[in-house]
Amino acid sequence: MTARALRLGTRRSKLAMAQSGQVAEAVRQVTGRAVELVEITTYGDTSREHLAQIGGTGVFVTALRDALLAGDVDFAVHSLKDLPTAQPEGLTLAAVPLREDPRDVLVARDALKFTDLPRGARVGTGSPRRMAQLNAYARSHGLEIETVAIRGNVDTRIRYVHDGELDAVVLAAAGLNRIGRADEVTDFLSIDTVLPAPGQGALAIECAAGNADLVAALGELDDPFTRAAVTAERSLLAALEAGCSAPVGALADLLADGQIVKEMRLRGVVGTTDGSRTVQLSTTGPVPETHDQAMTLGRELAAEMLAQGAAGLMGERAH
Ligand SMILES: NCc1[nH]cc(CCC(=O)O)c1CC(=O)O
Repeated sequence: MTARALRLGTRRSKLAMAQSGQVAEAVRQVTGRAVELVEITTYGDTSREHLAQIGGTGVFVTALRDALLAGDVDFAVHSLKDLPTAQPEGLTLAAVPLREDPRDVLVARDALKFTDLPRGARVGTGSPRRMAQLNAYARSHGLEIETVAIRGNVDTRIRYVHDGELDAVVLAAAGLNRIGRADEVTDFLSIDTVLPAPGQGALAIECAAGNADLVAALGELDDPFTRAAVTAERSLLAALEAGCSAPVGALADLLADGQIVKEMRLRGVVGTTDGSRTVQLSTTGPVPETHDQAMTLGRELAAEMLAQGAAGLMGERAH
């Protein structure tokens, strides 16, 4: 008897469909099973309000998780950066596949680079994290830009630039790559200028914790280094007690000596959205071999950042 198709619950957005389609293909290959996409509409897809106003973290995730818990679908694919740091009872992250490019990028008119933006340039982003870091860089480098709060899917954001309403928008490289619009990028923002959101560029494949066979099968797609890195980043975020719309950037990467991986480095930043104050620190440690070790790396950096006043910089919301 052939096993029935695995049902992959997905949002309808172009980005969600692209990443679900890519994971579906990978799951077909490792399991030999058919995978069927089941579209699920979330409140976040229909609401026109700002994310921050409708409750911050995880609004896009809830409907998918409800479908998983109800047994309507077998697994779901999330952008890891959009996942709340608390793992709900009954569900598990069966795999965190190899991370895409974690950087933020600029999509600007006239192929402009960030540092060549003219005085008064209007730069769109819905993210307090991006605003804080773009404005902090601008202040310290004599750039005069105006960050403008925008919302909408990736296509909508790029259209602001093509329509001439904004000079540039800032987006994640990974999202553009996944929907096949990487050619729109006019500048890759250095990690030293803008730290990405915790988990940016990574996906999470989630299923019922009790379905041991499926957990094991999906686990074939796990990349342990990506998982350790995003675990440390999300631990930092959680220990700062900040949500996904908070102005927190974090990136963990591996420090290698030639081919030999030596250590994991974790960098973190928080700042006020106007960029007037930031706390940015980094730490290095042995490459985590367990979940707890990765969590500890994040918690320790968070403690140092809090000791330097990080908490006082996170009260703001985008508007
Ligand atoms: N907040 C929206 C969102 N969630 C995930 C991505 C794509 C990047 C990723 O998977 O990390 C994006 C778009 C963006 O930030 O430009």
